[in-house]
Amino acid sequence: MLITGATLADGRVRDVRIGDDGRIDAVAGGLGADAGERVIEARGRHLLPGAVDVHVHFREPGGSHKETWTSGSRSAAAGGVTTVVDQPNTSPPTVDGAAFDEKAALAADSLVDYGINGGVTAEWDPESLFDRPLFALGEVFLADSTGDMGIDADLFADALEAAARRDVPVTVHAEDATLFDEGALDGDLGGVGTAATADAWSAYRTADAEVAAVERALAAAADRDAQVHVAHTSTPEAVDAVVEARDDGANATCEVTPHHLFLSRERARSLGTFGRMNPPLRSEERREALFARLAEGAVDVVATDHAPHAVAEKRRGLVDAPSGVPGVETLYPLLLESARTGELSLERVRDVVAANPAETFGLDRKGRVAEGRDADLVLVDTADPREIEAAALHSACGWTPFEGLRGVFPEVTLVRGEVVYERDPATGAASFGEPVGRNVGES
Ligand SMILES: NC(=O)N[C@@H](CC(=O)O)C(=O)O
Ligand SMILES: [Zn+2]
Ligand SMILES: [Zn+2]
Repeated sequence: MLITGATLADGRVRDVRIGDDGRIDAVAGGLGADAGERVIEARGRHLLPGAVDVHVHFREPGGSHKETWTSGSRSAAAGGVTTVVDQPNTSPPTVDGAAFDEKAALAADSLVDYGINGGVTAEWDPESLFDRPLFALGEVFLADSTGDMGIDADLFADALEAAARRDVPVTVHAEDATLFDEGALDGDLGGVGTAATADAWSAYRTADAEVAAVERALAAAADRDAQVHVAHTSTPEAVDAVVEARDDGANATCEVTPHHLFLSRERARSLGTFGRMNPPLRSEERREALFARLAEGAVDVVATDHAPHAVAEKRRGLVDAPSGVPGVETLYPLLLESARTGELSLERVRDVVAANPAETFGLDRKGRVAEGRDADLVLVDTADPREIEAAALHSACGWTPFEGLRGVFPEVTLVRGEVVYERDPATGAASFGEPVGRNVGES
């Protein structure tokens, strides 16, 4: 296949040839089409590396009414995400070899490449788990979230040691439940229904609880020479702590989600209980500071923590609704819209969604439009935003916290040279390819 006249993130206009092995053969000017070669004419559009979303919850096994590998990976493909990494809080939790194998069999339905993380609970079996092609250990829950997999400091230390011995990175959900403000959930929270706001949830799971847990996790990892990736940092203070640890020689990176970048306590009042997630939304002031760190380069990775729940579940009232919001399909679109309006450079967007996550987790075939890399590619008209609406998205959960915001959506998504998603620019009609996804932990 030949893609002609595409603009790359750095502004160069190039032709890109994809070999039969699904890798990029050449990035050059003036490549002529071979006889019988499929040509995609890309003039006026951008060709970007497919996003590597290192934090999704696709819910199988055990939660297929929220999402399946088919629906989740379609949502990924339509959003320009070509590799996803699934988290272990499924049912059964992915804490031993047998659970890993069960999930890997289901992931064969994926349209996009995937990694499978292993989890840590009192019942975990490191021997059989590390025997499998794991992507990373994590997210290791230092406080309870969906799945109630919170663990104590001793078990976390054991997990860091076990992972460091095998050169496996550890991703961590860092909140300290002893610093939550129980009083914030007293009183009238608005009862069942969307009238309740998630603001009390933000008051309950305090910013201090995150910052303290992040600092402790960084120190524990550094003491054991473990590679640590802090998931969904929601505060500028936590990002600064990671930067500081790295300056001190630690192998540490941080991740920020689109919901903490584009939503805040003030902005999300109309979301009701649909705005409840862990860690929760913060003040508009903190959101702006977090976004500034993204723009200036302090944030390593933007990943979604795509955590779909059914509408009926989210309507249960603030205390009983599960935590989490979907996001895999709107990651690239929201950031590309920020690039369109000039808040972020296109290269910065490319780096935080593709190049940096690939590099952080050692995926040397992913994350870049360059010779020899997998042809995981996204073709997009970066000047053509649309309004985000849940009805046009593909997650099985059927809602989005970003309803009404603008996003710049892909036209074509390729995984190792295969078209997995195509949108007719005239009608908007979407079509999907076959499940070609492979486990990136295998190689
Ligand atoms: N973020 C969330 O609020 N929920 C996640 C779990 C998690 O990442 O903590 C989920 O799986 O639902
Ligand atoms: Zn988490
Ligand atoms: Zn998560």
